[in-house]
Amino acid sequence: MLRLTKLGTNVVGRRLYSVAPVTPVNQITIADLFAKHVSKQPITMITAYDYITGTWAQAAECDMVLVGDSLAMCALGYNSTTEISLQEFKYHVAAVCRAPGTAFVVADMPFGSFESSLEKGIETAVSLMQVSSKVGAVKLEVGSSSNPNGLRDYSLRLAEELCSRGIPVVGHIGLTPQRVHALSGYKAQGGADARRAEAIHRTAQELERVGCFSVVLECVPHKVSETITRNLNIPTIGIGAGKNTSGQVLVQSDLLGMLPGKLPRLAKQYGHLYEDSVRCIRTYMDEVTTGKFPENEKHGFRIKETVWLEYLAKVGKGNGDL
Ligand SMILES: Nc1nc(=O)c2c([nH]1)NC[C@@H]1CN(c3ccc(C(=O)N[C@@H](CCC(=O)O)C(=O)O)cc3)CN21
Ligand SMILES: CC(C)C(=O)C(=O)O
Ligand SMILES: [Mg+2]
Repeated sequence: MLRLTKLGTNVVGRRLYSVAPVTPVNQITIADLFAKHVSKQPITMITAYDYITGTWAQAAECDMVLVGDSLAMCALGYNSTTEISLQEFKYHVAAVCRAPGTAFVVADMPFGSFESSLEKGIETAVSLMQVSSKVGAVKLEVGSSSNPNGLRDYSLRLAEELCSRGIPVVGHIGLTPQRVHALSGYKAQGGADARRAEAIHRTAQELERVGCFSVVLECVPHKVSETITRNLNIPTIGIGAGKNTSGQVLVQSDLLGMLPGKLPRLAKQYGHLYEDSVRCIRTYMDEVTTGKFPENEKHGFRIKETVWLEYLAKVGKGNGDL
């Protein structure tokens, strides 16, 4: 963001300005999000995958925009979020960040971009923050061991390392889609086993302890997410976690009905962009076929009469029927 400062006028009366970069002061900050949380106003978050969906989310004035790795499935047609590369993902982060607006932007840490070492994870997080000054935080899927004596989850350690380096982190627990195989499918978590529910709860507390400023709870029973929310100071953002979290997040393509097919139970469809789009494209095709579109006067361009005559004299009118 640039600010023009008026410096005066030069000898020929032209106004002079200095162009100074300023911090994007009107972006929503972590402090703003906390203020909402403390005053019990629900925080709104939605995913965005490109410049168009970013512009829509920003125009709606969502508090937070998540460049979610669900874009692998919802914008790129992959079968799983594990298939997208960091390079592909960053291209989308950059596009979303070009959309104007004040939302707090969070970028997912994609599968394969952080697991091999803490160093690699730190490098990935730094590189995501460097895609744009608009990226305010990264989000990291974190596992919950149901064995209280088990190894501390690697992602929890990485979350701690990132926070200690001043990189804001949103933890993501419950159904963590990057671990779909470890979890034996896209299933709700913690509803069938008290140890598992406790493990998710403890992981949320650990994430707060290591410095995460928020936690996403995906597909956990609403009674568990409510209890977790009451036991934390940081805001929880739910998806399939009931109404008593500090905020909600939804996949934009689900919300708007951009694709055909059944939505996961956790989603609500507010629009029918898929049907609307196909209908619009069909109407366009019909109009081209019937000659209704384009209209020469409305969508075309004129040629000056003298130029037209001169041009005709050069090429002749032609006798083809097209
Ligand atoms: N379109 C879409 N929306 C999402 O929210 C989403 C994605 N894709 N892809 C990445 C992850 C995967 N997510 C998913 C995927 C499937 C279910 C699902 O099928 N759930 C079952 C309930 C499972 C159970 O019985 O515990 C369902 O009936 O919807 C849930 C979340 C959430 N994310
Ligand atoms: C569903 C949200 C939480 C997410 O991680 C994503 O969209 O990738
Ligand atoms: Mg994700």
